[in-house]
Amino acid sequence: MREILHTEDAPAAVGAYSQGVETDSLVFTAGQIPLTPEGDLLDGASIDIQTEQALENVEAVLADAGVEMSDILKVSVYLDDIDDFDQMNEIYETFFDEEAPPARSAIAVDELPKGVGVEIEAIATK
Ligand SMILES: C=C(N)C(=O)O
Repeated sequence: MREILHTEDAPAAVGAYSQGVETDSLVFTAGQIPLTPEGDLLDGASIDIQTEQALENVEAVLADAGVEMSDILKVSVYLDDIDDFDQMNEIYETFFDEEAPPARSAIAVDELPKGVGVEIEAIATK
């Protein structure tokens, strides 16, 4: 089984990809950027705001598959500037159980789509 996720509670794709895809046992979100469900790009906002919006988008896509942030196995965080790492973490940790957060990679990249500061994707179990 491979089903495409689509929700109005997360922003539409900005390219040729689905917001998320689910299988019988797993949910994959697309990389979520700080774009509101209404289509407002928060590229000029602080990394706190950008991280919060990206994670809210991840949460909304997961909800479309009936799963929650606590079901996430692995997160990948892409930062435009590694100096934003600590600030991103401060917001990031508020979305997860302090004792059992998911596995994660955090990587600085040269550039992100639409000039944003952070992109976040997740894999969750059902
Ligand atoms: C924003 C994305 N996830 C993309 O362009 O693939």
